[in-house]
Amino acid sequence: MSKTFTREEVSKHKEKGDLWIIIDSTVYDLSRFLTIHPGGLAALLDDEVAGKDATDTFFALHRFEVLQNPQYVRLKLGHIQGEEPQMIKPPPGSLSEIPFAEPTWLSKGCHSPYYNESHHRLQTAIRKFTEEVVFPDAQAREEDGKRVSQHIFEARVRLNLPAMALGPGPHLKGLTLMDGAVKPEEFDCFHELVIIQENSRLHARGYSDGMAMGTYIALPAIMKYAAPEIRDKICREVFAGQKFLSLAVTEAYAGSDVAGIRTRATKTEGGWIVNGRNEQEGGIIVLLIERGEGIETRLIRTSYSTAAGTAFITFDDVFVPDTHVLGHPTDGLRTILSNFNHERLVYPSSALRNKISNFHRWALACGSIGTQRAIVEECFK
Ligand code: HEM
Repeated sequence: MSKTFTREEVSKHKEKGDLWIIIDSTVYDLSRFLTIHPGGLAALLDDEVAGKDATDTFFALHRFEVLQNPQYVRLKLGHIQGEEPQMIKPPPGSLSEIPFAEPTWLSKGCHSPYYNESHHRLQTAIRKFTEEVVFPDAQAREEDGKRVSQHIFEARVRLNLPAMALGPGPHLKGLTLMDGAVKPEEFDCFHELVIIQENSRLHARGYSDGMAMGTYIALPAIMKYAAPEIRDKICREVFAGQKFLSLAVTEAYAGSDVAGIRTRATKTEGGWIVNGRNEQEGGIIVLLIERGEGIETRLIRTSYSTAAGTAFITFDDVFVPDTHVLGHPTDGLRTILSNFNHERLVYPSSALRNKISNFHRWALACGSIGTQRAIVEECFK
């Protein structure tokens, strides 16, 4: 039971070193918070605020979520006798009631032929998982810039989220997806859309990239071009959370101009020697390089959170066997560009494949729409 106070008692604490206020029937002690309040000290010492009920003033300037933040929950002293909070946090997994926050297929009275019961089940399960399990870690890591916590990787593996992130295809066969919310054989591109868009609700762009982006952009080339035994081994390890991938196509000289990279692979007996310093000559080769001798990585501080894990990789005389060449050794640009188009695996029918490959950068489009909805929702709040 939290402590109870009368409004009269609260009104006695209205000075700089002894400051209480009431928000939504809850009493907060702001005596020590005063000097670090982002909105300044004067706002809190105002005659209409100090020792008073500041509910309306507070909600005119802050979102409800501010009070849910653990660092501010600690400011709670108790509540006003005989009163109940009016602002209730919706249970995890709920749909938002903010206008335009949800897509039309989740809005009451709307029907879309693209979504069936399994999409609804998956959406509910992912939202609940995102809000309850991932969101707190996402906010903390986005703030401290550290790597996604191990328990999140493990939880994602248990639900087979890394495999689902790669979209529909034979790699899902035999897996239990999101505790059975969707069957592997019914998983389609709209299930993938659901996963991507729910992710936008984390409000943690760097963290989201750190959670899965390396796999998402690097694994398709392996799934499409690697020899079956290598492909199956890597997929198994990645889907089990034992291996992480990154796509190394950006250089200091080339930016994101893939055709301009200078890292060089020189043919040798049974494979290739990779060095990251020489001038580029000839065509582009795409190589699957396992971490080992001659490879060093270090974190890059980008303009977003280092939780993304963006890293600088150096290659010094790294031997890569011929078995690890993805696609044709001189036609790597095609390999890597097909990857970018998210044109991966064998879709069940050629008609569907053609339809899908029109969705260039499917994931980016889905993510961008999800993020725009999240922005509209935040602005409304
Ligand atoms: C428990 C009490 C309070 C907490 C934890 C708190 C926390 C915060 C935080 C975290 C911000 C940064 C913006 C945001 O994240 O929304 C902020 C901004 C602000 N707060 Fe508070 N605040 C409290 C009470 C109040 C009260 C009673 C007032 C009364 C006027 C106030 C006035 C402001 C103002 C003017 C801003 C700046 C708004 C802006 O930049 O748009 N705060 N507060």
